[in-house]
Amino acid sequence: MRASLLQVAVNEDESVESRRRRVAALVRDQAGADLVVLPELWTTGAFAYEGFGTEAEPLEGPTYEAMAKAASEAGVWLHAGSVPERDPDGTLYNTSLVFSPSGELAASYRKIHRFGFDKGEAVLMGAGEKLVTVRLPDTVMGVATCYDLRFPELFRGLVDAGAETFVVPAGWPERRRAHWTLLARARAVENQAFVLACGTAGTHAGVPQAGHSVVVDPWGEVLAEAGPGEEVLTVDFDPATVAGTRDRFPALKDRVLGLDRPRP
Ligand SMILES: O=C(O)CCC(=O)C(=O)O
Repeated sequence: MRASLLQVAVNEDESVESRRRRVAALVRDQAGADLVVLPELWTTGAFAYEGFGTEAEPLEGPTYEAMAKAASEAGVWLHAGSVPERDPDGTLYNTSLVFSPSGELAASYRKIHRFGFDKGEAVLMGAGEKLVTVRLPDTVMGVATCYDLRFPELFRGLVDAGAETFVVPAGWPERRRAHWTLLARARAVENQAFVLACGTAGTHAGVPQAGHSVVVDPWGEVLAEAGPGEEVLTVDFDPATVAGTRDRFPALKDRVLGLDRPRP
């Protein structure tokens, strides 16, 4: 299976409209890949909080339309990263969109763990409540977004739902790049799954982005890693490695659930 991670540069000197056109062309260029992955909130930037409201779209908004078309023109599965979605009730969500090679929406995922503590996404957006998996021809994809990477129980839930390949769009900041790579490898090893983690490059809202998108195999080995700038990271991997690893080293079968916990 061939995956291309598009580590898009999100800088303020480019308009959202122009970036959307540029990214659609980049997706079209990936014809021949099986899966193309975009980062989190690449239209606005994950730290450009003011843009969440002004650039928010209904689910089937301009980014949806452009990405559905690009997926069908390239004939690829497209995890189109996430957009600031405005629900009809007015609530904003950080929503990922997944398209099939015919341009149909295969799934959407509202980010469950909102980042920012008492500001930014954590106060401006609503929280998703549903785990999402998508069956691709060769693997079952489990989706998570950026800060979700810090919450192993979410990934265990995806494994229980059959996930073999985690796709994690992000807008991870440079200052915590070491965590990004470490957590991507941890989620891969503990769940014996592939991790395809696609971040942004550039600087927006004064926050330099980490870049360094990474693909990790079920043994925790890094198969490919991008540099700091805009880049297309293409990797070939065999999804059957997941079943092989889980058979040869069946640690997931030794999980002990429902342990009594001492009171804090
Ligand atoms: O957890 C982190 O360090 C970064 C998370 C983040 O930037 C996000 O979820 O948008």
